[in-house]
Amino acid sequence: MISVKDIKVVFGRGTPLQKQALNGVSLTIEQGSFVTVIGSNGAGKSTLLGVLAGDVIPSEGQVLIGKHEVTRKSTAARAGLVARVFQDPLTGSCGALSIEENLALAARRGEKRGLVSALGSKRRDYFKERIAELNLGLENRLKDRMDLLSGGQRQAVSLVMATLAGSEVLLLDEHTAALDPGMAEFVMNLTQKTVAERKLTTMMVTHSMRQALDYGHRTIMLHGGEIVLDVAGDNRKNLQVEDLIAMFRKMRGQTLDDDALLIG
Ligand SMILES: Nc1ncnc2c1ncn2[C@@H]1O[C@H](COP(=O)(O)OP(=O)(O)OP(=O)(O)O)[C@@H](O)[C@H]1O
Repeated sequence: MISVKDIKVVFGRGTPLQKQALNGVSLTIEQGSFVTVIGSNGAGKSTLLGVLAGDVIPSEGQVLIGKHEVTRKSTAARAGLVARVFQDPLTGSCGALSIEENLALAARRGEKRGLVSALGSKRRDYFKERIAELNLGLENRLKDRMDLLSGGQRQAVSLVMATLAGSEVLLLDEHTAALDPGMAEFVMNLTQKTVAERKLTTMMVTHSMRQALDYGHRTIMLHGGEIVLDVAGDNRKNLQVEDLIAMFRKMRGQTLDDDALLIG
């Protein structure tokens, strides 16, 4: 379960560049619920994920993950509670380490022990099994450096990594945006399966209105650091991509340059 109460974030306070990125965001997400997050550039989407991950400490408000009050806890201190997959496949894993070393590090998130004890033969077998489930043939390449993988392969491995420490919250920050359409679909199907099997409480930021409505149980739209739309159930089922685009237009007070970007 995630609960954020009246979160405010101000960047560059007292400077000419001062920016209120979140302006009183409150949200409760039940355990196992999958929420898609949309909003135009600068709406506050990544800041909200940052507040949950611990990269951004809010100036006001409270963040609960499960029973844990984590508002002022560092990223490292909440590493065992929250896993995150980024847009850039190079972020979130270490290119110079092998696939299995990355998996070992991910399994130890939130713990203090080192890599050596993390790679016993039982662990190796388990990692091999988990990677084989991807059906990408990567189980035979566990000793390959992570940076030899394609972007899509790397995102698939990142999703496996996100599940290894037993975190109950999964944050996805446009994690398919840099992939070709085929690989994006593969990673989205894997995401859906992972979230459902492990009952992960999930927030996925996307610029694709199609994805926002096709995946998950609930959709929120941010604008100017506030939640301006929060739909689930039948209200969401009845929403079309065109409806969301119309809302974007209304919020921005202008015509979108390229609707195709949002529909894709
Ligand atoms: N570290 C920072 N320092 C200063 N300003 C920041 C910082 N991070 C974000 N901002 C500003 O806060 C606002 C919200 O940014 P955020 O990245 O959360 O938006 P977003 O909805 O994720 O946008 P995008 O879709 O472009 O990724 C923007 O105006 C941004 O420029």
